[in-house]
Amino acid sequence: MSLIPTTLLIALAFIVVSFLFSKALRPRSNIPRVGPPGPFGYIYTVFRSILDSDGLVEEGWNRFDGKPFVLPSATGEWIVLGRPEDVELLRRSDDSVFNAPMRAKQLFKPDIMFGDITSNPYHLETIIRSDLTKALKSLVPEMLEEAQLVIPEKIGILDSSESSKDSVTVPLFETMISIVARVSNRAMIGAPGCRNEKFLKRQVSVAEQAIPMGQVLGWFPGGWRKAVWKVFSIVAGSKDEAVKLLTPYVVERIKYAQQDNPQVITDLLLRYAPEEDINQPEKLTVRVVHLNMASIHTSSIFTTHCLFQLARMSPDQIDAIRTEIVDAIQSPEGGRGVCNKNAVDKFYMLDSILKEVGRYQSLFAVGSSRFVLHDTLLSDGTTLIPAGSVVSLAPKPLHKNPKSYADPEVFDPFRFSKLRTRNQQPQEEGSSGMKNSFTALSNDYIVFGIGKHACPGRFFAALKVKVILAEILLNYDLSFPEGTSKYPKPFAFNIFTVPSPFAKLTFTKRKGSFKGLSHSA
Ligand code: HEM
Repeated sequence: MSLIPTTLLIALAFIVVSFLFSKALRPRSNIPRVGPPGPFGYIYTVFRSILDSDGLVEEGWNRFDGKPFVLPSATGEWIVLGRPEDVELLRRSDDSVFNAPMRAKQLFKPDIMFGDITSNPYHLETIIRSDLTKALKSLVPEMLEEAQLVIPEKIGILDSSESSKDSVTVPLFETMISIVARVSNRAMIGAPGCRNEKFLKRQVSVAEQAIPMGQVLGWFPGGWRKAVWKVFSIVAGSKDEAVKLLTPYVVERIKYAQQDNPQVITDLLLRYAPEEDINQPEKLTVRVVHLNMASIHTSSIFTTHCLFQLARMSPDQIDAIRTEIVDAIQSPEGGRGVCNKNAVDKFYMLDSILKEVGRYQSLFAVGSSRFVLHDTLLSDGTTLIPAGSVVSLAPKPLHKNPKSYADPEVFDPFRFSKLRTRNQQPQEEGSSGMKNSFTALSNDYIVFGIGKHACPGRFFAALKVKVILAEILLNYDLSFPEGTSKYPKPFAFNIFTVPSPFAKLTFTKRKGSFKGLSHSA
């Protein structure tokens, strides 16, 4: 029997087993399930969830009037919560009841795909949570320089080439992935490593495969997963080649590890790496490849959605954004002529568009999922969440809640910048600048998750995406190619939604005297 039908048969068998297992769990709770009743309704819902989890969440939310419900999926059952009080419950909890690391292991299978990186996850902790955020200032000039090199190259409009066109149409998501991968890696490993095209290609495909494969592996019984992954790696390539290509650059950084001013994220990593990993640099490199995976796709999704939205805006709106960027760079409390972190922190309109993209687009049907270790009652005092189940938050009801957002169905690019007080630094705790910034966490905005396990890379991601977007905006006009939709339909797989891989955007070189952003004084 060929591989695909066998895979589907095993998956189907596993789904049926999950159904029987879930039957054993559910009688202990009074939580209803979305989808038609009975075993066939269950199997139908599981298959529907592969391409339309978002629709199922919306259906469940309306049918059960905002109360918790069960979403069966090909990766098991999710108890879906979407009321701010439920977000608060998860936000306050530590891992003793609602456990995030156990759930991340279940969902993404890092140990199968990357080896043992979770028993000592040093690359995910202090480094990203505090050291990286402190080092962001010094990474801005590096990222800007790389953006200036890679954007014209990947879009295909080179100033130096006589044959270069002024206007080019490109598949946007793919182009943004390659740009973001280069800029991210300039921060991660530095130059020239970030320009090794063979490595970048492999890294991007690792990132593309890892999330869906984590979910596909979940269709197989536990004992089969390593073997299935091995077969898949032989057929489609694995992280090993990316690790091999990147290791020489990681080794190069070892001598800089203890310096006072780390230049790249790998330098930070080396400070925490155990001796064993320093002696076997491939082990270190796996961590860099894993971090890249968390970083590249998420940031590319935001960059792409933002550019689609920018292409829909009026020339006056675009002029206002460009003026704000230039003013922030020139202002004495901003960059004083240089595009540094202080200046980027004052790109309020771009920040607002990013936050609105996160609010408006459903980038995941359910998120911030946690494995439940003990029977727990929800704040209503009656709904039992049984131990062994998985809870998750649905962004749509929270992000489209009219009590939290005026006209929630409208995409308002400046929704959040209008709420901010000018000249207030985003870092000022409790200020309107802080609360309405892209990276702020709240119970009605869960793009970066919540509580103890909220995304620690969000400050790095926001800075990187804003640097790329500012560089594009100041150099190019954006438009949709003739005859194409101005709202390209995103593509959904299991719980995640990505921008359409086929949608294109036209970049036209701006005429005039603009010479590019300065990254040094
Ligand atoms: C726009 C880009 C990004 C988005 C939308 C995003 C979103 C998320 C979300 C939703 C979570 C789960 C939070 C939860 O469970 O409550 C998460 C976790 C995480 N993210 Fe991000 N992320 C982004 C960029 C990055 C980058 C650039 C890095 C690394 C440099 C990163 C590293 C991580 C790590 C390490 C975790 C796990 C945290 C933990 O479990 O304690 N992310 N991210």
